[in-house]
Amino acid sequence: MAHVEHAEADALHEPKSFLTRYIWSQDHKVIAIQYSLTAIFVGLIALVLSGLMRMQIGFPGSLEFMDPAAYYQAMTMHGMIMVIYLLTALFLGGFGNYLIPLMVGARDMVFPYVNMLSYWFYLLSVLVLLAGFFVPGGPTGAGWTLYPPQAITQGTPGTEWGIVLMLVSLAIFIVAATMGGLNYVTTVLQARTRGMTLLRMPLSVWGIFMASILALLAFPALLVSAVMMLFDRLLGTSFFMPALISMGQPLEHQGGSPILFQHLFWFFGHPEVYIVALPAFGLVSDLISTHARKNIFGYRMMVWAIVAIGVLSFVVWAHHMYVSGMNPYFGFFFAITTLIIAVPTALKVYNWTLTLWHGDIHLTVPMLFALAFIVTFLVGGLTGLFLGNVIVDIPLSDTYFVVAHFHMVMGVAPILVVFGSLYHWFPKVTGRMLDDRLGKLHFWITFLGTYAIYFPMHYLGFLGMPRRYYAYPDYEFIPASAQDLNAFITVAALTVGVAQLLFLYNLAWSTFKGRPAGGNPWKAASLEWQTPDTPPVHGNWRESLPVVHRWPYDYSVPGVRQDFVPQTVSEEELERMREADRAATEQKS
Ligand code: HEM
Ligand code: HEM
Ligand SMILES: [Cu+2]
Repeated sequence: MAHVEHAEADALHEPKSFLTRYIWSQDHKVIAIQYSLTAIFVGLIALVLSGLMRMQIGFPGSLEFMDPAAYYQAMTMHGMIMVIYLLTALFLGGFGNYLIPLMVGARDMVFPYVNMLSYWFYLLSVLVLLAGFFVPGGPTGAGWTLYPPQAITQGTPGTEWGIVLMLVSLAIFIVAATMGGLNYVTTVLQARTRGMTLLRMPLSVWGIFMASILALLAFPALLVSAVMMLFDRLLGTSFFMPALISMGQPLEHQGGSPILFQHLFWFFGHPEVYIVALPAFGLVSDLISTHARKNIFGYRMMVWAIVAIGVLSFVVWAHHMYVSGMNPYFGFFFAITTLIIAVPTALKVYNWTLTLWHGDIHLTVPMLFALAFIVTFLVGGLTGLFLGNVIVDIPLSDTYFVVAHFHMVMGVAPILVVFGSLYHWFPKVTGRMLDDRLGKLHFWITFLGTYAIYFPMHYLGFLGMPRRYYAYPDYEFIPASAQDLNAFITVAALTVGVAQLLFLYNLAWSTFKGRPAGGNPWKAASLEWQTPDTPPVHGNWRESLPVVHRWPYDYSVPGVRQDFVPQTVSEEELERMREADRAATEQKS
């Protein structure tokens, strides 16, 4: 730990010019902002793509350029960007980078240079991905699951360059995520300040820590499948390609296994959804505790639930393959593991609720988003339970019920946490508050709007409306009224999309004009709010590192007037605070 103990060591990567301060920066806080802004930027592209798709579904034929190929390309890019380039990058590269060193009391990440490289690889992966829009044939339209053989067989949009760029971009992203992940894990294990035991870390750190471990273990499966598919596409190997006749001609491939790809993809893909969910769980726990002025209920249980979910997430992947024709005993096994993982997940929901119980709930903007998350996650988790049962899943698979499930649980719920967390930590990053009235407006439109979008989708799924269809003409079993519902959903989606401009405006305006926040506007107990400077300077803690005496959830402690006790307060100081408060009350009476 010696290397982070002293401020002098930190001077090694001290910025010396504008370029090293803001561009080639090795400061975790600057890298976090770079990651976040890039992720929000690509996220906006994905949002626009979803609006275009919804126009086609709600008002078929209204957009001239939206032919079936364009629809599939929009869908693929939308799904992939949202899951990987927005949410994964934002939670780990954005929040992970900003919060881990501040929350554990370190001066920076353990490997600042690698941390910087991580961002630049991420940016490169984004540029390679977006290049797909400008090459002949356009981006790939294989669906975000990229299943072969169709992903690289003629007839699918983007088989010329799009798929190659997608696979290369993913490989680069994985390099970036690995450099980041190694940093986050090592920093948590090695750079905690004195007194910061593992079980005194905020749940935010626990969630991001576990998600980083999942990323390090799951991404390799995607990396090898991307490389193998690249070989199939460029070198004519047959890892995933069976013998096929395409357009009347036998292809050169033979003997490969498309199902092998599905296993590899979902061995990555299911943990991936928890790479997004675990940081969200962690961050939201801290929001709830702080804004309800109560200690988190069952802290140890919450930590163990995070660990258990992380471990179990590696043995449920084939619930995405119930309809792939696998051995029924496999389906049985994976249904059981899938339902088991619901236990620690439900436990977390109970504990959030019990944290709120008898709390002093402040309905601030971060709290509104946090409460909305609990409800939304519950709804999405419940539909997951349906899908986890093989017999229930088979008729629902590949319908809008699944689209509704995963948007609720992986689209809306984590995005609500992202917003809540941005409103919560923005004052630490900039020293200013985001505007409250705009924030509330943004919250209500986003929250109610997403329910208007996704609730009806479950019903469309029951009607049998298939996912990944560009249009639904002449399907007798889908009643004509489904079209009205689809038009309604589209209007709601566009409203929610436009409402995000409120947030962007708020971000830009408040960065320069927002109300000054002071060091600790929410009166929070965790370490990042106890920095000597706001925003924290390079190295975070001036001469000496903080010393930690307690967990981060000491709110409404009996006997002290101030309703929070920072982690840096020792037992003796707490006793002195109690004495002083007692003396003050006696004097008054
Ligand atoms: C109790 C918890 C959950 C259960 C039992 C569950 C179960 C399932 C099942 C069985 C499917 C496959 C449906 C099909 O394709 O036929 C599925 C799809 C999906 N789930 Fe969940 N899920 C749960 C929670 C989550 C969470 C927390 C997330 C993300 C944060 C998530 C994200 C997804 C995604 C992204 C898909 C669809 C992937 C695709 O085919 O494009 N699920 N879920
Ligand atoms: C207002 C917000 C959003 C709207 C209107 C929207 C809309 C859509 C639409 C229309 C589809 C295509 C459905 C189909 O044809 O099967 C889709 C697919 C998808 N969306 Fe979203 N979406 C939104 C936000 C998100 C977010 C935040 C995520 C983050 C995880 C996400 C992840 C996905 C995924 C993974 C797919 C599947 C792509 C595929 O099937 O290959 N979406 N979305
Ligand atoms: Cu899954």
